[in-house]
Amino acid sequence: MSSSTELFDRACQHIPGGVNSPVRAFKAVGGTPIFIERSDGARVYDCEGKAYIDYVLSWGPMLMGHNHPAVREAVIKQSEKGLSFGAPTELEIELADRICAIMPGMDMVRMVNSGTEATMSAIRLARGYTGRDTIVKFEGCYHGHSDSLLVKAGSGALTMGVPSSPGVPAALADHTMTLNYNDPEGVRAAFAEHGDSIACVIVEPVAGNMNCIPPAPGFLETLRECCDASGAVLILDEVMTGFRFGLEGAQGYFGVEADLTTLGKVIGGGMPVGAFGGKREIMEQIAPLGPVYQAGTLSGNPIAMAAGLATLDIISADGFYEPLFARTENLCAGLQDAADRAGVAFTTNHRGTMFGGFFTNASQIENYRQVMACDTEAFNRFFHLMLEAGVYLAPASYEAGFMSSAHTDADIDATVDAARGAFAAL
Ligand SMILES: Cc1ncc(COP(=O)(O)O)c(C=O)c1O
Ligand SMILES: NCC(=O)CCC(=O)O
Repeated sequence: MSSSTELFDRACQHIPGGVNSPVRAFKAVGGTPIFIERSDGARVYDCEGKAYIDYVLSWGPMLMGHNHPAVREAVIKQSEKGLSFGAPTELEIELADRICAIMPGMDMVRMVNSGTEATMSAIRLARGYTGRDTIVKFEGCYHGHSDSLLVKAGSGALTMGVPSSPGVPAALADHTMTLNYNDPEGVRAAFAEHGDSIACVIVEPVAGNMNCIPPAPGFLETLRECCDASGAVLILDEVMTGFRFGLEGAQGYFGVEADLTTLGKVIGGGMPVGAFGGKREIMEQIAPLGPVYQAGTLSGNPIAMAAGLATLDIISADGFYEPLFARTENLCAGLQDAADRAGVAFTTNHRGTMFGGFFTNASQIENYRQVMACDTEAFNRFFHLMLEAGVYLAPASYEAGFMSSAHTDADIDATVDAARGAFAAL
C-alpha cells in the first residue's frame, strides 16, 4: 500500500504538479494531496484506507453522494451495449427532453463534455447571435478555462495567483469586461456606456468559486433588466448551481430567467458532461441548424447520458431537497457556534446545498473584496486540522462546500465536533 506522499512523488514525475487539475494540488493549504482509492455515500477513502466525510463531492457533481447504486447500475447496464458511437441515441433525446421540461426558459439544449465547453460554446453563440464582441463577467467568478473567461477569474486561477492567465492574448482579453459581483450600480453604468457592444453577461447566480457568495437582492434582476434593454444575452452559468437549489436550479430559486443556461457537474452524475441551452431563437443559431459552429466527438456519450438520467430520476422525487437544505443550514449553524465558543472570528454563507466559511471579523461577506480580506492562513490551518480529524474540505479558501443527500445528521454532528477541536487548536 502506497501512501499519498509516495503517490504524489510518483505523480509529479510525469504529471505537471502531480495533478490533472490545479485545485487538487493543495498548493494554497500546503502539504500533499490525499490520493483517493474509493468513495461511498458521504465519504471518500484515501489510498491508506482512511475515511473522510467529504464536502468537496468531486467539486460539486455528487449531489446524491458517491457511488450511488442507481447511477452505478445505469452506467454498468449501458456500458454493456458499447461505450461510444459518435451517432445519435435515444438516451440523448430523453435527457434533453427532461432538462428542457425542468429548466426555466430552456427550449433546446446541446450536450458537451465539461462545464468549460458549455460556457465557451454559450459565449460563442451569444456573440454569433448578437453580432457583438464584448462579454461581461464578474471578478472572482470562474466559468472554466477558455481564453475569454480566464480574466480576473476565481477558483484555482485565484488560488494560484493568476486570475488572468498568461497565454490569453491581450486582444482577446480586451473583449472581456470584468465588473464587481453584487454591484448593480456598476452594471448599470457599464451598460449605459457600452450597452450597444455587449454580446452577453455571464454570471454564477450564486458565486461558488470565490468561496460562497449568494447574490444580493436585486443583483440578478438588474442583470436581466440591463440585458433586456440592450439586447444582450444573459447567460446564467449553472454548472455549479444547477440542480443544487431544487430542480430548476438557481433560476427557479431566485426567480430570474436566463436566455442561455450552462450546466455541468450534477447533470453527469459523476461522468464528464456539460450542457448549454436556452431560447429556441438563440439555440437555432448553432450548427447544423445555424452558422455558429460547435461540436464534440464524445458529446452526448451514452454512458454519461445514462448516468444523468438516473440522477434526474432520483433528484426528481418529492421531498428530495428539503433535508439537504436543512442539513446545509444546520452545518453552518454548528460551525458558527463552534467558532463563537472558541472565540474565533468566523462567519458563514449558505444557500441551497452550497456553503462557505470565512475567517473574518465582518458579519456578512458579499463581494470579492471582502473575500480577499479574509484570513487565509487561519483557513489553511483549519483545513489541515479538519483533514486530520477526517473531514475533507476543499483545499483552498476560495471554494464553496457542497452537501449531498448521503450526508446524515450524524455526519453533520461529527463534522461540527471536528470543527470544535479545530477552532480550539487554531
Ligand atoms: C460555475 C462554473 N462554471 C464552469 C466551470 C467549468 O467546469 P469544468 O471544470 O467541468 O470544465 C466550473 C467548474 O469548474 C464552475 O464552477
Ligand atoms: N471550484 C472549482 C471547480 O469547480 C472546478 C474544479 C477543477 O477545476 O478541478
